[in-house]
Amino acid sequence: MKVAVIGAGTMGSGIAQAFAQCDAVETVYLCDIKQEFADGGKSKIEKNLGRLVKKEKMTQEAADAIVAKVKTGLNTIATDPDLVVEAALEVMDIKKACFKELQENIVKNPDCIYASNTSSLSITEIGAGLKTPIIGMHLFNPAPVMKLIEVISGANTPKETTEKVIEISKTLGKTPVQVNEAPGFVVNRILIPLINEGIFVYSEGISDIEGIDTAMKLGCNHPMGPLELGDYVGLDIVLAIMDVLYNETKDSKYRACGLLRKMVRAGHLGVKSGIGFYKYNEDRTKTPVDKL
Ligand SMILES: NC(=O)c1ccc[n+]([C@@H]2O[C@H](COP(=O)([O-])OP(=O)(O)OC[C@H]3O[C@@H](n4cnc5c(N)ncnc54)[C@H](O)[C@@H]3O)[C@@H](O)[C@H]2O)c1
Repeated sequence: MKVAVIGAGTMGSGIAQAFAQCDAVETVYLCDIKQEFADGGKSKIEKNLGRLVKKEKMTQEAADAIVAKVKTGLNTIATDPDLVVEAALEVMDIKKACFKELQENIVKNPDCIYASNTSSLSITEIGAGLKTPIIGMHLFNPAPVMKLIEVISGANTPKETTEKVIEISKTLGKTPVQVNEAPGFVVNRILIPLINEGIFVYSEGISDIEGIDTAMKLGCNHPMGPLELGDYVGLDIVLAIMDVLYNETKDSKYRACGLLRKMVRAGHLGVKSGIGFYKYNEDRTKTPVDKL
């Protein structure tokens, strides 16, 4: 099987790694709007695998073979995939344009399956007007590790596409859960408002950053607190999902916290920008920004 991953950012590089690690996959096209971005995604895969080699969880030979399956370039290299997984920005127009371009001008395989890794956007709307309807294939960060794939059918997704994607998800060693299209699907409908509420709690001065994260870790047995998790997901993604939940439902319980919007406008996006609720230090430690 050949797979094209569109977007080589946090998710795209992880998804490319997950597929490249799978024996049934011979080639992964890792694509972005600039060659250097695609190459950056591949370097991340090499680094991740390098860590596994160092810990003796994988041989150098096996890591090299996985990396060799990943071909980088612009979207135009994806001419013959069996599956496209789009992981570009969480912006409807960008996603629609990507699929249109791929279906009309790039992909030559008429049986190719087109999937989006969107966290919250309507699969039906992304696929509207396309020759081939799309499906949601929602992996979680870090994609090589996290077991869940939400498989989301849009109004026009053929049943056989859903069945094939469930099969592919299992081949990948993941657990697919079938979800009906709805804003945020299952996980983000519950998780993202929780992170947003954590930001409200902080902005109202109820506790400090470490206090909120410690409370939720020890009080609820969560492996990460809401603020560190927000940083990890990317605060721009958290905001985009809150806005989708609010715009789709007009329910005020989904309004994004003002502090979240302000941080995104300032470019304080969390781990990926080096600062969010924590500052990420060179030595891989992190310091809460209210303690700087
Ligand atoms: N971050 C998460 O935890 C997470 C989890 C699940 C799903 N998602 C979803 O995955 C998608 C990607 O999120 P991310 O966190 O990896 O974002 P990111 O910003 O890290 O990466 C997005 C990449 O897409 C590239 N891109 C933009 N337009 C493109 C185009 N037209 N063609 C090809 N590449 C293009 C960008 O240059 C960038 O490298 C979003 O839809 C997001 O909602 C994110």
